[in-house]
Amino acid sequence: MTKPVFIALDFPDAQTMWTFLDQFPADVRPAVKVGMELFYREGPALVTALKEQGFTVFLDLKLYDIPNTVQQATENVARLGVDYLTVHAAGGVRMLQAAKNGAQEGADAAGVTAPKLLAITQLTSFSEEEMQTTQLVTVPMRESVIHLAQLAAEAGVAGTISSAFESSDIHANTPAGFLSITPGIRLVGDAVGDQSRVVTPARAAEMGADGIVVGRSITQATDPVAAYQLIETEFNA
Ligand SMILES: O=c1ccn([C@@H]2O[C@H](COP(=O)(O)O)[C@@H](O)[C@H]2O)c(=O)[nH]1
Repeated sequence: MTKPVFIALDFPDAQTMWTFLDQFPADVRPAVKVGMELFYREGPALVTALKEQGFTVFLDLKLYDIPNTVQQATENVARLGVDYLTVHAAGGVRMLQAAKNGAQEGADAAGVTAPKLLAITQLTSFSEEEMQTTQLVTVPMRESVIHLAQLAAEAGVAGTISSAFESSDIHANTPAGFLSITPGIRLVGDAVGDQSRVVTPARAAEMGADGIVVGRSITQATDPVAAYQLIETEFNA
């Protein structure tokens, strides 16, 4: 089965986003990720429009709050019919279970399929050292990610977000079918920017990623469609 490459639509507004997507031929319908930048500007209407156009939509809102608030928020998001939604694993098992309940309730109320919930473990912008000093922990990155992935699996969510460096550890420590979706993807020679734990699409596949999220290596490429097709081929080779 083809594993998804989600294009991170990190654009300032809907017009810029549609201009970008219009470059793709009708028979190339990439899966897309809508993050905070675009969602806070355009709101739910943008998500509805993308769904109406047939896109698989990953809404990356990284929910993190007390369980009741996350449950109500997730219920409202699920009504939009999004395919994936992020929550923070650090919110703990009760918060993650509340998110799952909210997602199911919202989906049932709207007659749509509930989104797959993906729990953020450690952001790919963190190096091990920055994670340790920021969070006052001494454990290695892989141990922290495994711990958070196990909390996510215990809560019954669909998978995690981490770098591909942790994908095989996540698979070894969670039930079969638990997803490891990985941002922090760059083609050889691309600027790393604010990311720290970065791999190529081919390495991500070798390391066991079930899907990748790619922003600037596609959106800032001279030929975004060619970059997307190259990454998709490399990841699924
Ligand atoms: O740990 C994380 C979680 C989310 N992201 C998001 O993925 C994209 C990556 O964009 P690039 O331009 O490919 O760096 C972006 O939308 C982030 O918000 C992440 O990078 N790391």
